[in-house]
Amino acid sequence: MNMFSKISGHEQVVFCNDESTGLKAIIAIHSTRLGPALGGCRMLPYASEEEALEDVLRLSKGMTYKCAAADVDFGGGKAVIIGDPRKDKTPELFRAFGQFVESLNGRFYTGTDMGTSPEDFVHALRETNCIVGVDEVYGGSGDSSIPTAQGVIYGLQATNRALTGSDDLAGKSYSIQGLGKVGLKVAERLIEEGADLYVTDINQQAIDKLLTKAKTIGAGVKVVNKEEIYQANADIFIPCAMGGIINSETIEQLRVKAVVGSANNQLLEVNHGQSLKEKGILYAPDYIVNAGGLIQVADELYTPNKERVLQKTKAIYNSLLNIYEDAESKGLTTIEAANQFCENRIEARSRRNSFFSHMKRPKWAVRT
Ligand SMILES: NC(=O)C1=CN([C@@H]2O[C@H](COP(=O)(O)OP(=O)(O)OC[C@H]3O[C@@H](n4cnc5c(N)ncnc54)[C@H](O)[C@@H]3O)[C@@H](O)[C@H]2O)C=CC1
Ligand SMILES: O=C(O)CCC(=O)C(=O)O
Repeated sequence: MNMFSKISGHEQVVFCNDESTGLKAIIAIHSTRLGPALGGCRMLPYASEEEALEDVLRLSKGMTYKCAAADVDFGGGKAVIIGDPRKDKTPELFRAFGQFVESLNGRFYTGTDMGTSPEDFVHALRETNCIVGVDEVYGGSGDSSIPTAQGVIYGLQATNRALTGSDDLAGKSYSIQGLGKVGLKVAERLIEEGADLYVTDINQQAIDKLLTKAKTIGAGVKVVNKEEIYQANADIFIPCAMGGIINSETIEQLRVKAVVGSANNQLLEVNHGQSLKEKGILYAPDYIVNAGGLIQVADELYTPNKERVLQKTKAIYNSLLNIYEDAESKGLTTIEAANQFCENRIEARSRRNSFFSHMKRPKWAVRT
């Protein structure tokens, strides 16, 4: 494999191998032009090392755009740990991971993502200060899926406005893929508002949690299997599980008017944005909609404050409407308009900061 062409566009990729704990991790720093790289750490039993590398490269690039769009002074990075989160986690493994993060000397900050929890990072925090999103008792900002879910709700309101002229969430139907930390919170809010839902999850416990709540308020929730979710006759599809789910096969099946969800990297390829547009489906770029968690962990710079985070998360509503308008007026897809907006912002700002180094920006001690 030609490694440098593979990582083209990224500043740095670090392979972390600690034989005593079994840690195999990859940290990808896509860009530090706006500040040190920030992004969560996934733990998944990847089928191959190539698949893990592919995932971390795509995710870290997405973080650069997400940071630019959310207007936070961080750049894009991400980490993946190759392993089964149900079997392979140990405190030592996360401490070893923390030591590798520390070795980057402030160029990379990290926290939870799929397969990892704030508790895991309490172990990493013993080795490095470059950890965000742990619980309040450890000096962090706590559960970042709360602002992420709130951001999805703002995204849904903005999309309803674009489609119907009204923000109203009620009286509409939504199909939700994944009822985990984010999806469940979004689903609960929607049924409280009087919406009808189609939902799916591969974990029955997650479905049961929603059904219990739905029963108490008499809400309409239809559970479908994981393949049927794409054909649900809903107004808006809300992907809150894995990436790559918008592709030629699923676009064919979609009957919704819009796609607005938290999952990272929803489009398998950027040209699937064009296919959605051709089918008349409005696409809310994922990294605009799901920035609430990032906004919260980035806000730890100023010591955690939930009220301020929710205020900042509100900006997702206007950002999304601006992107819809920009795309319409320039004849672009919404993902092209969002990417263009972010690239212009990075270019304009990075004239002051071509790359991050700890010596140059010493204020970046998130937790002192
Ligand atoms: N938690 C956060 O603050 C943020 C999350 N995201 C993204 O949002 C998505 C969801 O994140 P979380 O809720 O935190 O993850 P999670 O791991 O808590 O929930 C994911 C849910 O999806 C379900 N699932 C997995 N495969 C499925 C399938 N094939 N069909 C249906 N359901 C399936 C899982 O059983 C689980 O309940 C991920 O892509 C994540 O990267 C993005 C930004 C921030
Ligand atoms: O939660 C974090 O640590 C940073 C945010 C992030 O990784 C994401 O938005 O995907």
